[in-house]
Amino acid sequence: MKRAMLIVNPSSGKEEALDYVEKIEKILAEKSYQVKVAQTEKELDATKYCQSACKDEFDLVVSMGGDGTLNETINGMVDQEHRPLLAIIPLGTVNDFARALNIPLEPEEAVETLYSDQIKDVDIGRFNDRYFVNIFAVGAVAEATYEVTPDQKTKFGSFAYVMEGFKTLTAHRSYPLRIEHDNGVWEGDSFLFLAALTNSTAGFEKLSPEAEVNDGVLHGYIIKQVNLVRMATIITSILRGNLRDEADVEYFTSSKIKVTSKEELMTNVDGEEGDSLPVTAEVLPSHIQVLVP
Ligand SMILES: Nc1ncnc2c1ncn2[C@@H]1O[C@H](COP(=O)(O)OP(=O)(O)OP(=O)(O)O)[C@@H](O)[C@H]1O
Repeated sequence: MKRAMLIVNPSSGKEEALDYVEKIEKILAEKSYQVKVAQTEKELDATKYCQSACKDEFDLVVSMGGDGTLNETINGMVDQEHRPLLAIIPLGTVNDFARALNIPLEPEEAVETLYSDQIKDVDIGRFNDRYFVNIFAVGAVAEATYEVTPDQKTKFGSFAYVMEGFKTLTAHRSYPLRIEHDNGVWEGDSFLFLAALTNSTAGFEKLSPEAEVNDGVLHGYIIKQVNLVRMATIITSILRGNLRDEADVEYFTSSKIKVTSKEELMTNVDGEEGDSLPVTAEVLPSHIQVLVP
């Protein structure tokens, strides 16, 4: 008999994860799975549960929560020898990774994915000694995300970050960055550096349209120092999906990226606070398998 672990965060999003447990147990029983339910209570529980699912050679892990829960779950399997198939029931506020994989954002519909036999290989990013699935950012916006209140987030979703980010962008100066990638080195003043693994990041489905979940590279966008008027056009191109074509944006792809600065600078990794510079990021190509519709 196959074995599945449900990693459930009852506090995610609208606090409805537990409502779907029974239905999922039923579907998985039909598919001959023996199901274990692991309910998270605090930070890193999802990582711990997923690690034990890997060690016990479970066949499937279902992440039932938001991007935070998913990220913790993935961090629990990335460096394990046996990595179970991953299914995602998006129950958070943003759910970037589910968007990138075309997993329905309605939990009712996402549950149906468990009937699917479609499996997709997905790249994972390593960022110093942790892992990420969507994006890391260096600069003013990266710092701005910590100023978003849970209330704003619930009300505006990812847009809260954007508003907060643009507020800071216009108030802050740029930073001296040195960015090493597969084809060279960029050095200069930048407002923001983004490196994306998928096309759906920070709730924008068009921020990095050229990124595919299994293309084996990071997509880097260096937004150079510009005045306010130019910044407005850059923001427009982020919304339109042609950021890479902007004159003040340097675009590149790379399997490995190293970012350093003369200044103390924070980073943001998949929406959470990351290490301050220097950082090294690298792609682990097609490292996990995800169940998709
Ligand atoms: N029972 C719990 N009560 C409160 N917090 C929890 C519990 N279990 C886990 N957590 C923490 O909640 C964090 C946030 O969860 P998650 O990202 O799934 O939800 P969210 O913040 O509502 O969604 P999103 O990230 O999409 O906004 C997790 O990273 C985890 O550390």
